[in-house]
Amino acid sequence: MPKRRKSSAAWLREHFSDPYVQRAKAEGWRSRAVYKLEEIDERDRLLRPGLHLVDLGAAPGGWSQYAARKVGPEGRVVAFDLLPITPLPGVVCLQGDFREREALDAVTDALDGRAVDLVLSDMAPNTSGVEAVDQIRSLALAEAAEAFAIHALRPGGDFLVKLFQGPGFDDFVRRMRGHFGKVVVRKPKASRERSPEVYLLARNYAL
Ligand SMILES: C[S@@+](CC[C@H](N)C(=O)[O-])C[C@H]1O[C@@H](n2cnc3c(N)ncnc32)[C@H](O)[C@@H]1O
Repeated sequence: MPKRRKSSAAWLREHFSDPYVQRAKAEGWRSRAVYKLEEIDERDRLLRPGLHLVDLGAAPGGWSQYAARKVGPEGRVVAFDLLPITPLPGVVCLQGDFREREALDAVTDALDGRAVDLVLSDMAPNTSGVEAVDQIRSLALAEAAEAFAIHALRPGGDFLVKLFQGPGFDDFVRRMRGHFGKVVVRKPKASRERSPEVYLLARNYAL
């Protein structure tokens, strides 16, 4: 039998009683996801003033909000999502499906053709309720982000991508090790224990 996820009602109950959701609301962040990026950033020193970065799967905008504060006025944040993103100071917000060719063109235009220092991808599929299906969809999104990172990063640049553990995961990590100087797996505290998601941090892109 395929493994099924929680019902919508159970998910909503869990969501609203989640301490990270409550904290994000109190602190003015757009999503609880911000605490995942914050933890990785504090541990790995990922974001710094002046960086040019792309945030894929950015809605509602917690990561972009955090990134824009860290890179400051000399930096640039381009946020991309299937869903509209309410405008954020210091962030160029774009909408579309990242698996389509036009998405690449729109992001490349927003960067004025400049190579980027960092690609973030928190893209996640709409959950089907069937873990194996969600895992395959998550891998396809991670692969689209990987193709973009390889196309857009400057040598020495970094890539942080969400991935569900399961078939294809080890191959993905192996490929990353071929392109980047260092690859580590992170599971931040704000990432639910039962969720198969982890973050792959690939540093020092080598052409
Ligand atoms: C977990 S949410 C991202 C949360 C975000 N990092 C934040 O801090 O607010 C995942 C996002 O991936 C987006 N997404 C899924 N498939 C996509 C695709 N094909 N192209 C662009 N965005 C996609 C979803 O619309 C969703 O907003």
